[in-house]
Amino acid sequence: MSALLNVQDLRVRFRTMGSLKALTTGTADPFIDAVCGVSFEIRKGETLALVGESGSGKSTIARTIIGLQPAVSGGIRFDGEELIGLKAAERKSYLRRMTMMFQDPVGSLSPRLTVQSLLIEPSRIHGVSTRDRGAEAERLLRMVGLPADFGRRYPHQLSGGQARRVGVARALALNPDLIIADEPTAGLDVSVQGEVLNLLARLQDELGIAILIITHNLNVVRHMADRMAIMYLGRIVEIGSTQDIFDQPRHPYTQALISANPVPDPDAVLNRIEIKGEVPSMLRRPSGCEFHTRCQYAQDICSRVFPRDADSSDDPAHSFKCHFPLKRISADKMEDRP
Ligand SMILES: Nc1ncnc2c1ncn2[C@@H]1O[C@H](COP(=O)(O)OP(=O)(O)OP(=O)(O)O)[C@@H](O)[C@H]1O
Repeated sequence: MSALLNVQDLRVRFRTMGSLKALTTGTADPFIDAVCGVSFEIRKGETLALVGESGSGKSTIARTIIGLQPAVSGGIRFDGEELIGLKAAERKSYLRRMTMMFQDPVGSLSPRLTVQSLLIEPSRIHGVSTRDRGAEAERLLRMVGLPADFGRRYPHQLSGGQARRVGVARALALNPDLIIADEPTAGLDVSVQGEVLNLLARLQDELGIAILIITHNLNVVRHMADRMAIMYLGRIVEIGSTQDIFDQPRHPYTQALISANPVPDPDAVLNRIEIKGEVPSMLRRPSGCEFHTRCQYAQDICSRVFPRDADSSDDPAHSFKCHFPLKRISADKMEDRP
């Protein structure tokens, strides 16, 4: 399958609040590098999850892909076309083909517009004519399993799950090739979370849409994603197929995240690995491997030398940045693993 989206060595930098003071006193770096050389691709119809703790740079990557945030350097190719450097008007035709579902389902919908107007808005913004607005809104509502009369409601009259469905319907308005879903289940009850994820999975199957899911919820990842990328301090520290990473995490950070994730199986043996300490500030990045300050396996070299990307000998698509990756266990020995 060919790549629909190819992100290469992407870097995004923010000026910090204290930057003026820092510039005059020379006390600290006035910038933070929120995204540091991130590369990944998403193939047509595939789901990739970007996973990581709060502040690891996930949303910044999404906002940069859709042009809300400039990149310092790197590339974002969509269907073979480099988007960075394109003029806004040229970029617009590509942006039609990727839509973003924002984190806050009700807050991201304008409170003064009816659901029908909200569903027609993307077509209006992109100059796509819709002869019968009512019929178009009904079509989109039907796709997400909501009755036609929801078109007359306002966002505050929707439950959390209904607002998410409207968000999905709105994302579908322009027949996108890629949906970027930022925490698609945040704030929803577990049963409603399942409904929203099933809806996304069904639409993906039917329409062949690729999805970039941004989340810190590993159950969402396990349920939805073909591949996953784990982020720490603005870098991808491990990327590979979801199944492989859950079965055989190679980076100690991934291992700890997975071990801390509540598993639905009551018989599962929980060997929870605590990650010590706090996430370091992006203003004061640790030297060498940036995870070494919290890593239970860290050795001397880890604090001195930045680890290069390594990959699994039997799967080059599974790569990780670690001097001492966890050992791969052969399939027949997996059952004996503690
Ligand atoms: N507009 C901004 N100005 C300055 N710093 C910012 C801005 N937006 C994000 N940051 C910083 O960039 C870093 C990455 O933030 P980002 O929101 O991308 O992380 P995230 O992984 O999506 O977190 P969350 O899961 O909480 O949304 C954080 O340190 C954040 O404080």
